[in-house]
Amino acid sequence: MPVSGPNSALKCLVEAARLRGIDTSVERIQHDLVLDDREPSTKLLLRAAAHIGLKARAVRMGWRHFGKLDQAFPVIARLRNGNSVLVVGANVVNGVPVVLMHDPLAADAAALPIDEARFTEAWTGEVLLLKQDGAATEEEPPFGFAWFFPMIRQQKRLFRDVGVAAILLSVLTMAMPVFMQIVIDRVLVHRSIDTLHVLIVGMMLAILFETLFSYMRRYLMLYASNKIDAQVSMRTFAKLVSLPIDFFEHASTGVVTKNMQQTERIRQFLTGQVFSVALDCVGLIVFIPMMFLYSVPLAIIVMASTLLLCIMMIAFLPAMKRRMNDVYASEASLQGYLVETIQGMRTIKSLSLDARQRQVWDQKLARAIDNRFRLGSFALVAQSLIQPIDKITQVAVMGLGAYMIFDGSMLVGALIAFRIIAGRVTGPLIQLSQMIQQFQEVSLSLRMLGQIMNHEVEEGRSGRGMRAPIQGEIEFSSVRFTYPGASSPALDRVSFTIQQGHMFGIMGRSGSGKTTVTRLLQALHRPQDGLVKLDGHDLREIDLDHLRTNIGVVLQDNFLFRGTIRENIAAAKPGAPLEEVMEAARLAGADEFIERLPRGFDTMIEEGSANLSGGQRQRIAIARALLINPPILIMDEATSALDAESEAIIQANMQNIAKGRTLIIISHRLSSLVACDSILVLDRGQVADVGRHSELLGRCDVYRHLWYKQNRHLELAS
Ligand SMILES: Nc1ncnc2c1ncn2[C@@H]1O[C@H](COP(=O)(O)OP(=O)(O)OP(=O)(O)O)[C@@H](O)[C@H]1O
Repeated sequence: MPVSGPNSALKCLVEAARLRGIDTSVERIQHDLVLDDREPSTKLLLRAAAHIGLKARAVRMGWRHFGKLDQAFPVIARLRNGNSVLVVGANVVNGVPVVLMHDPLAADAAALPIDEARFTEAWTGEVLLLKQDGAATEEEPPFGFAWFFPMIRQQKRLFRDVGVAAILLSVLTMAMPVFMQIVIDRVLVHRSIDTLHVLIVGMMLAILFETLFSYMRRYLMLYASNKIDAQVSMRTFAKLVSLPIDFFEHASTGVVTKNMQQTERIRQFLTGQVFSVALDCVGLIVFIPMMFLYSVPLAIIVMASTLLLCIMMIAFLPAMKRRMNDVYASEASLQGYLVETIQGMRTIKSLSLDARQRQVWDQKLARAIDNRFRLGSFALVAQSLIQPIDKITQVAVMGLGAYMIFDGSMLVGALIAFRIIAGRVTGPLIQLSQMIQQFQEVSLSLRMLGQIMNHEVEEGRSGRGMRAPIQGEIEFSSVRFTYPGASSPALDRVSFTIQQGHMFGIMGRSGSGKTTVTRLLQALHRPQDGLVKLDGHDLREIDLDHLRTNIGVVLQDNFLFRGTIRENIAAAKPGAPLEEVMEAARLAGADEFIERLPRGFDTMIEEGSANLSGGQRQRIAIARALLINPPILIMDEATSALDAESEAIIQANMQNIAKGRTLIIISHRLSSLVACDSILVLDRGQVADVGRHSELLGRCDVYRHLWYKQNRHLELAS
C-alpha cells in the first residue's frame, strides 16, 4: 500500500542499480516517469526498474527463501508501513540466520544483520527480484529497418506461434485441391457414395481447423503489432521531445508532424505486409513441389510467368521511386502550410490575408494532386500489365492441361487441383514483387522519420550530469555564440557575473542579445566559445533536466496548456496542494482576477488561452514559474504586456518574488530595473557596461540616453 513517504523504494532501486553497474538517481527517475515524492506502488516500481534497464519481477516468498537467493541479491523488500528496504545478502551469525539489510532512510549507510523475527514483523512477504536487462543496455542501432528488429525480437514467441499456425494452415489448404481431385477422378467416375461421405466429413474437419488457425494467426498478429505500435510510438515521441530547440526552430511544424506520422506506415509494413507475405511464402515450401508432382510442364509455365512478372515489377522501380519522392515533397509542403495557416489565423484575419493564403494553398494543392496522379497512373500501368499475363498463364495451363488429358497423361481432377495449387504459388510471389515497391515507399518513410530519429539529442541528457542543489551564482566568461545559419554572432565575448540572490537587470536595444543570454543559461543552446558557469560548475556538467527544473522562466508571450487555471499553474508540480497554488498566484498578482471568475481556480483555459486577456495570461505564467520556487527566475519582458495596474501589483511584489533567489529581469522599460543590484547593458551582442542604476546613469551613454528618453516627461514635470 503506497503511502506518502520519502521515496525509500526508489532509493533502494537506485542503490540496487548502482550495485549492478547502472548509474542513475532518484530525481532522474522521478523526472522521467513524472513521479512525486510518495512511495510508488509495486507496479510503478516495476516500470521504474524497466526504465533504467533492469528486469524486475515482484514475488511473494517466505523467510527461508532468502538463503537460496545467492546471485539474485540485492532484492528490494516491501515493508508493511509502505516503505522498502534493500536486502543485500543472507548469512548465519552465531548460528542464527540473518539477512543483511540496508535501510535507505537510516542515517547509517552500512547493511545491518536482522534476524527472522524482527524482519518478518515488518515485511509484507513481497520482494522485487532484479537483474540487468541485456536488451535494454544494448546500444540502440541507428534508425532504419534494423531499429525495429529488437522490438520484433521481443515478441519472438508470438511470431513463432504465428509461424506455426501459418505452416499448419498451408498444409490444411492442400485439403481443398486434393478433395476436388478425388471427387472428380474417383467418386464421380466410380460413383462411390461412401467415399464421398468420408471425404465430406474430412473436409468439414479441415475447414473447421483452417478457420481456427486462420483466426489464431490474425489474432496473434494483431496482438503483436499492437504491442510494437505502442513501443514505437512511445520511443519516437520520447526522441522528439529530447531534441534540441534548434531543430524545432528550423523545421516546419507540418513537416515534423508528417515525418512523425510515418511510424504507422513503417510498422504496418514490417509486421503486416512483410510478415504476412513471409508467412505465405512458407506455404511455397509445400505448394511448389506439389505443383511439380502434379505436372512438370505445367509447373514450368507457372514459374516462368511469375518470374516475368517479378522482373517487370523490378524494372518499374526507379521511375516509381522518383514519382514517390515528388509526392512526399509536395505533400509535406502542403501540410506545413496548413499548420502555419492555423497557427497564424489571428494575423491572417486581421491583415485580411485569406485570399492570398487560399491562392497559395490552391497552388500547392494542385502540385500535390498532380504528383499523386502521376504516381497513381504509373502504378496503374504496372498493375494493368499483371492481369493479362496472369490470365494468359491460366489459359496456357488449361490449354496444355486439356491436351494432356486427351493423351491420357493427366486426369481432369488433377488439372483442377493443379489450378488451385498454382494460384497459391503465384499469389505470394506476385505479392513479393509488389512488396519491393512498398519497400521503396517505406524506405522513404524511414528517411523522413530518420530526420527526427537520427538527430542528435540535447547535450546533458546522458543521466550522468550533476544534480547538486543549485544556489544561483552565474558567470559568463568570454561567451561567444552565433545562431546556426546566422552571419554575425548574437553574443560576442560576453563576460559578467551574477551573485547568488541578486536581482540582475539586462537592457539593450532590440536584437542586442538579451534573450540569447537567458537561452544559454537554460542550455537551450551551447556557446561556441567561452564558458557559462553555474555555482562554479561548467553548465555542460549539470544534468539538463535538473538545470531546467531549477530555472523558472516567464517570457513576454507564454504558452498555456488546455486545462484549468490550477492545472496550468501547477504544470511543473502536478501534485501541488491548492494552498501552494494560491500562494504562487498571490505573489504573481493573479489571485484578484482568478477569484472573480465564476469557477475560480477551476476555470478552463481554452486552446490558445482565448478566454484570458494578455495581462491575465502573463500573471498565470508568473505564478506557474513561482510555484516550483526556483533558485533562479528569469523574467524576459514579463511585465511589458501588462496594464499599469497589474504591473504595479507585480512590481509591489517584486521584493517578495525575488526573495531567496537569483532574479534576472530583461526589460525595455528601465524604470523596472532601477531596484536591481546590477544591470548589464548589451549593445550589438557585446557588453557595453555593468553596474547599478546610479553608476550607469553617470558613465554609460547607451543607458543614459535611453533613460532620459523614457523619463523626459518626469523632467518636464519637475
Ligand atoms: N533562433 C534564432 N535563430 C537565428 N537567429 C536568431 C535567433 N534568435 C535570435 N536571433 C538573432 O540573434 C540576435 C539576438 O537576438 P535576441 O533575441 O537575443 O535579442 P534581444 O536583445 O532579446 O531582442 P528583443 O529585445 O527584440 O527581444 C538578433 O540579431 C536575432 O536576429
